Amino acid sequence: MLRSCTAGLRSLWALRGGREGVPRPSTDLQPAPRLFSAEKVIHTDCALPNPSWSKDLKLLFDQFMKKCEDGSWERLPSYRHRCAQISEDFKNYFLEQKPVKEGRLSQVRLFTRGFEDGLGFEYVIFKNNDEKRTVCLFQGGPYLQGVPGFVHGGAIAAIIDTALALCAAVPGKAIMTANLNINFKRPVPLCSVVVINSQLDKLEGRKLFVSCNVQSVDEKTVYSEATGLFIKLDPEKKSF
Ligand SMILES: CCCCCCCCCCCCCCCC(=O)SCCNC(=O)CCNC(=O)[C@H](O)C(C)(C)COP(=O)(O)OP(=O)(O)OC[C@H]1O[C@@H](n2cnc3c(N)ncnc32)[C@H](O)[C@@H]1OP(=O)(O)O
Repeated sequence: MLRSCTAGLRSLWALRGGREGVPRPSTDLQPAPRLFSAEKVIHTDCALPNPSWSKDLKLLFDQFMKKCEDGSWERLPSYRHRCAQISEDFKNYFLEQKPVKEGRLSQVRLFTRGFEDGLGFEYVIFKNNDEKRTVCLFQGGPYLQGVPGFVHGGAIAAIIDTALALCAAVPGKAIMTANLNINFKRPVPLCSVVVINSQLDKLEGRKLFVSCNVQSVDEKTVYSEATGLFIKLDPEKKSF
């Protein structure tokens, strides 16, 4: 099963040119319009179905898109390259940090979007603001292998960090992970789909306490449980 999944993804990638900037095949939803910056970076919303998505992932995606219709849930768009507004939010806090050289800016990618379609992290996050929770639908591709046939623990940590961060995120405020605690209870099969349910448990000054579990689609298997502490950066400190 794993071999066929990998082979399928390889041919898919080859068909598509295997390069950044190769257009995604059309989906019933139109991705956000592409914007070309001075560095010729293409901004495409990656949190939309592509041909590497399994039937399970597409089915769950459709179910959550339905939940978005009454406004209780929203799908969070996600981009491979830096997002100007988010960069602005963070820039003010890291005054002493050397900027990435102009020539390399177009190479900068969000870690969890750093692979071509289907090979690494395929995910979409839905947020329910009233209930202060998010659901992340995640399919770990063949480049994320750790123990043969299973997703690397570091990759699981990365997607958990991302899901928790977006659960804790406050619009216009910069936050960072201060603590991440994960119990890995069962290995996650490569190319399978898992559901990460996150919630904001407590807000205490600048500290946001969040937790999540990683479950199988049928909810019968709990793969991991995690807690996270995110800190709103202090505008008074300005640099770290
Ligand atoms: C982030 C997403 C944004 C959304 C955008 C969307 C973009 C698309 C999605 C991308 C999603 C990617 C998500 C990746 C998120 C990362 O991976 S971030 C990278 C990993 N994290 C880091 O590198 C952080 C490194 N640490 C630091 O820079 C600093 O320690 C921090 C976290 C900013 C805190 O520094 P500080 O503001 O000086 O805080 P400080 O005054 O020391 O402490 C404040 C309070 O927190 C407590 N505290 C601080 N650290 C700890 C700790 N480790 N344990 C317990 N308590 C602690 C203190 O005790 C204190 O408590 P009180 O005394 O107020 O009760």
